[in-house]
Amino acid sequence: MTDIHTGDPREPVRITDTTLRDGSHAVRHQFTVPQVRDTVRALDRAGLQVIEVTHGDGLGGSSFNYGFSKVDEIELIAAAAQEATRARIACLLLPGVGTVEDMRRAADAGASVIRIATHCTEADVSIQHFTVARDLGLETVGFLMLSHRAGPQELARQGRIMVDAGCQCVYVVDSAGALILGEARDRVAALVAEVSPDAQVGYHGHQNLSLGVANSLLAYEAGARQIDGTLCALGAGAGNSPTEVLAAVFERLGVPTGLDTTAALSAADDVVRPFIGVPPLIERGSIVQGLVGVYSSFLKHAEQASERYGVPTADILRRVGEHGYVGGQEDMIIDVALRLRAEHDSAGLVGARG
Ligand SMILES: CC[C@H](O)CC(=O)C(=O)O
Ligand SMILES: [Mn+2]
Repeated sequence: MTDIHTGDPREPVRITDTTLRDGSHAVRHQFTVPQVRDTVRALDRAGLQVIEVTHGDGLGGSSFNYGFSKVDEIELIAAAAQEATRARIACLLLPGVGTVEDMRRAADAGASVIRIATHCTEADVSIQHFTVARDLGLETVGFLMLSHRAGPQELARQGRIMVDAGCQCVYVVDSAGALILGEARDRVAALVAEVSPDAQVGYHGHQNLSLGVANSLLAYEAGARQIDGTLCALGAGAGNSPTEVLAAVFERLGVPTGLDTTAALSAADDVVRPFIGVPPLIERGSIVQGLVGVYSSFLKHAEQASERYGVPTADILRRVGEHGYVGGQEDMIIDVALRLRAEHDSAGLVGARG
C-alpha cells in the first residue's frame, strides 16, 4: 500500500484488539464464554493478529478491590484460543496483581503474547516477568501506564529498562486519555529514538478527550508500529480508540494493517454492540478524567462511590486527580467520596446555622 499523497510505500502497523480486556472494565468484568467466543471469531475473521483477553486489571485482577469476574479469566483465555484460527491471544499482567504463576497458567491455556504493565516510572518491577516470559517463549510487550505523568525522556529511560529485560515492544499508554496530539507524538518519538531497532514502540489510547484515534495516527507517524483498539470503543473511561475506526482510517491513508474494514465493522455492529447495551460515553465523568489525568479504570469505581455516598462522580474524580492516585489505589476513591460527603454535610450545617 502507498501513501495517498506521495505514492510512497507505507510501513505496516499491527492493531491489537483489547475489547476482551480493556472492555472488561466497561462491563464490570462480566464477560461470558459465548460473548468471548463470538467476539474472537469476528475479530479473527476481520484479520486481527492479536486479541487480548484478561480481567480488565490483568491476570489475577478478579478481586474485591478491582471487581470479581463472572467467569474465570483462564476459562475465557482457553475459549478464545480455541476460536482463533489465525489471531494470537494476548494477556495483560500487572506485577503485584498477577504473578509469574498466573502467566504460566495463561500460557498453558493458549496465550502466546504477554503484555506487562507498570506505572510509567516503575518499569523496574517488570524485569523478572519479562525474563520468565521470554523463557516461556512468549512474545513480550511492555505497558507504561499513565504515560502523561512522565515526560518523553523519562519514558524513554523507562522503556529502555523494559527492553533490556526482554520486552519486544514498549507502549505509550494513555491510561487517562489525557495526552493531546503533540504530547502523544513526542513521547512515542522519544521511545522510538531510545529503543529502536532493539524493540518496537506501541500506542494505547483512550477517548476521554476524544483524541484516541488522532493520537494513534500521530503515534504511527512518529514510528509506533503496534496500536491498540477496541470494538465499539468498549473500554475504561470513555473507552478506547475504536478498532473499526482505526481500520477505516489506516485503510484510507494507505497504511497496511491486514484488516478487512467491512469485517471489522461487522464485528463491532453485529457482534459486540448488541451485547454491551450502552457503550462508554464521552461525558462529564470521563472528560474530567482526561482533563485532570485520572486512570480511566477508576470511572466505574467513582460512579459506584457516587451512588453510595451521594456526591457527584466528576467531583470525586477531580479530587482523585489532585491526589495523583495510581492504579491499585482504587480503595482511595471511597476515602475521597467519604471526605467529600463530610465536606458537603458540614457546608450544609454551616449554611443552615448561618
Ligand atoms: C488496570 C490496567 C489498565 O486498564 C491498563 C490499561 O489499559 C491502561 O492503563 O490504559
Ligand atoms: Mn486502557
